[in-house]
Amino acid sequence: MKPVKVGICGLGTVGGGTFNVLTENNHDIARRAGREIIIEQVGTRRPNPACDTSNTQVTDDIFAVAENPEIDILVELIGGYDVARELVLKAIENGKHVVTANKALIAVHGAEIFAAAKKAGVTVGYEAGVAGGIPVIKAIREGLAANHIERVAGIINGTGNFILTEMRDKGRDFDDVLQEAQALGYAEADPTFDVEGIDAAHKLTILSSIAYGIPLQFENCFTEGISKITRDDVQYAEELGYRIKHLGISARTSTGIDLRVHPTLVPLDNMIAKVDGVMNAVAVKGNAVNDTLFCGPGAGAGPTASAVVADIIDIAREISIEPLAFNSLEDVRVLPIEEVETGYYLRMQALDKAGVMARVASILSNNGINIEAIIQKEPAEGEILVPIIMLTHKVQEKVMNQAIAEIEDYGDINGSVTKIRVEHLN
Ligand SMILES: NC(=O)c1ccc[n+]([C@@H]2O[C@H](COP(=O)([O-])OP(=O)(O)OC[C@H]3O[C@@H](n4cnc5c(N)ncnc54)[C@H](O)[C@@H]3O)[C@@H](O)[C@H]2O)c1
Ligand SMILES: N[C@@H](CCO)C(=O)O
Ligand code: NA
Repeated sequence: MKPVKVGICGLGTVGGGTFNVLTENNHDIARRAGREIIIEQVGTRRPNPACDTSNTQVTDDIFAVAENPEIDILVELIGGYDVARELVLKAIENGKHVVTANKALIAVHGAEIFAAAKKAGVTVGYEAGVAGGIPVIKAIREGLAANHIERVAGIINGTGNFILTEMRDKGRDFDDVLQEAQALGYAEADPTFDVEGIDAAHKLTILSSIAYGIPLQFENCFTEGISKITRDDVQYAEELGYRIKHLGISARTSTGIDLRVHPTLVPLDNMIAKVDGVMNAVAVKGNAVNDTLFCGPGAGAGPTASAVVADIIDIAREISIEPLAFNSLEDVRVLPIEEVETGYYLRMQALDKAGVMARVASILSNNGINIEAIIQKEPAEGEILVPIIMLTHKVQEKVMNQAIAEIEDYGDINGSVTKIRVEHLN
C-alpha cells in the first residue's frame, strides 16, 4: 500500500508532540495503520527545539501545506478560530482529510466544517480536542454506540484541575499555579479560556453533540469558571465531606438537555473527586452499559499527540470518522440554567449576634429549600463577622437565586452570598 503523507501545521506543544510520536513510534504506527505514515511537510512560524526537522520540508506558510498536492492529511495544530477555520476549509476543498486538536474550532465552526467535509468526501478527526489523551470520543461514538446515553459528566480541563489540586494540597496561589500550567504547555494561548470555563464548555458542547445526537450549540452551554473559588471554600467543602472540582455536566431530563460547566462540590467518595492534577475523567452513563468512567491525562504534548496520531492512523486504515450523525440530529431544547435543579453550597459573612442563623434558615425554608448541613465558624480575633456555610438539598436554580436575594437584603448579612453547585453523580 502506498504511504500516507501528513502535513503538520503548528509545531508548538501538540504539533511538536505529534511530530515526535509519529517519528519515534513510526514502526508500531505503520504496523497498525497497515502502511507507512510520512511527515511530508511542516508549516510553522517558529522551529521547536524538541523536534529534529532536519530531514523534513519546513515552511512558514501554513496555507502552502493546504495547497501541497502530495499531502493526504492536514493536521491543524495552530489553535484559534479564524485562521484555523480558513486553513481547514482550504484543506478540505483540496480533498485532504483533516485532524485537529482544536476544540474551540469544532465547537463553534464544526457544523460548517463537517458539511464541507461531507461534500468533499473527506474525514475530520478531533479526538485530541476533548479530554486530551483519553479516547473518549471514540468510546462514545464506537464503544458505546449501542446505548441511549443519559449523562456525560466530568473533569475536562486539565489546567483547571491542576490549579484546584495544587491550591488544595499545597496551599499555593492561583496565579502561581496557572503560570506553572502555562510553562508545562497545558494552558490555552489565552488562559482565561481555561480558568473561566470556556475551554470546558467547548469540550462539553462536542461531547453532548456526539452523545445525544444534537447540534453543536456552544452558545447554549451555561459557563462558569474557577477564578472565584477561594481557599476557604476548598477547605469548608472538605470539612463537609466534599471536594470542589470544575465539571462539565450534561444530561437528558424530561424537559430538555441539561448543559453546564461550573465548579461543583462532589462527594469525597466519588471516583471523580480523586482525579487530581492534569488528569481528566469523564463519566458516561448509557442505558445498557450503565456507569462507565474514562480517566487519563487531559493535556500536554505526549497525551494529546497520542490522540492526534490515533486519528491519523484511523484515516490511514480508511476507517471513516463520521463527525456527527449528520442526517439525524435531534433538535432537543437545552435547559436555561434557571430551570436546572441541583444542591447548593452557600457561604456568607454574618454579624456575630443571636438570631442571624435562625433568620437565614427561615428564608431558605420559606422558599421550600431544605438544609442538609450547617457550619458556623468562630469569629477571628477582633472580628465582628463570622462565616456561615450551608449545604442544601436539590432545588431549582431560580428558587435558590430568589432565596439568596432575600438573604443578601437582610441587614445582618454582609456582602454577597457565595453559591457553588453540588452534584452526587449517582
Ligand atoms: N497544549 C495542550 O495540552 C493541548 C491539548 C489538547 C488540545 N490542544 C489544542 O491544540 C492546539 C495547539 O495548542 P498548543 O498548546 O500546541 O499551542 P502552541 O501555542 O504551543 O502551538 C501553536 C503553534 O502554532 C504556531 N502558529 C499559530 N498560528 C500560526 C500561523 N498562522 N502560521 C504558522 N504557525 C502558526 C505558533 O507559532 C505555535 O508554535 C490548540 O487548538 C489547543 O487548544 C492543546
Ligand atoms: N488547555 C486545555 C488543553 C487540553 O485540551 C486543558 O488544560 O485541558
Ligand atoms: Na480525547
